[in-house]
Amino acid sequence: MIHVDNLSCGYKNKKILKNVSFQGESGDIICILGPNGSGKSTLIKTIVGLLEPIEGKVCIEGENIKDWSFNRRSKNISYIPQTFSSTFQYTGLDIVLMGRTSYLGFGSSPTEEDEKIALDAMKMLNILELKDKIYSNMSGGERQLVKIAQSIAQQAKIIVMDEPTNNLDFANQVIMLNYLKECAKKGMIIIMATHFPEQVLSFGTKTLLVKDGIVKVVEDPQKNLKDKDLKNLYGIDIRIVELSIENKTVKMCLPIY
Ligand SMILES: Nc1ncnc2c1ncn2[C@@H]1O[C@H](COP(=O)(O)OP(=O)(O)OP(=O)(O)O)[C@@H](O)[C@H]1O
Repeated sequence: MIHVDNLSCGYKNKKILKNVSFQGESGDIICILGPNGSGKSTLIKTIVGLLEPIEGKVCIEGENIKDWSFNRRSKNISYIPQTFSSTFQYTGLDIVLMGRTSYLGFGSSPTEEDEKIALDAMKMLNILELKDKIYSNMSGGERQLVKIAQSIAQQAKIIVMDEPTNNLDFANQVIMLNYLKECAKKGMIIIMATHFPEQVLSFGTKTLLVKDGIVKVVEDPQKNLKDKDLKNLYGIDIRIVELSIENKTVKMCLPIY
């Protein structure tokens, strides 16, 4: 379980968000929604430990992770940032293998087993052809898929992603979201920032609405996320509509122009 308790976060004592509290349990997909610049990435970076909380704490299984070593954090949380670049000539496989770093002894190289885990992760996302391609020469979407494979190889219990479908084509968005759903079914916790409220309505078990320094938690968004919440968040008229397709009900968000 992850427990974010009364967290305030920001930069050099410039608070961006205050009093953020929520919990994530095994199987949760927690989606963070909010306008540009509202503080989603700041919250994510604080949760994964890249920024120190100004106040409050992040606990995993009841322990404040502030003092955890890099290895311990990596075995528990995998983080996929919005952008990641590398000036080194790493191949796709090298990048995925970096997900295994926390399992390696000091100074030791990845084992055959690590390589198998990395290749399996690439196979799962159908990107084996990227294994020898130089990461810095890849397209934005290819890089994103390689980073997701890295996070699969990391085998952490909590995956934190900053706008994971950025750069992905339509099919890869669906593949990735279905993959996240499978991870949650297996008991992992997913925390992801997104600009697509429909993802929240299809996958989210909980959503965090970030605006004006405040985070509002909406449990069970399929039921409880309403037009007025989206209007308050984005400042435009948005309708949540239901469509029946092949005996399934799908919710979509339509902006009213
Ligand atoms: N390193 C930094 N130092 C100071 N302020 C920062 C820093 N990084 C971000 N900010 C500010 O913090 C605020 C929140 O930024 P953040 O990147 O968290 O927003 P976001 O919701 O993720 O935005 P987007 O949807 O555009 O990615 C913004 O006002 C931004 O300018």
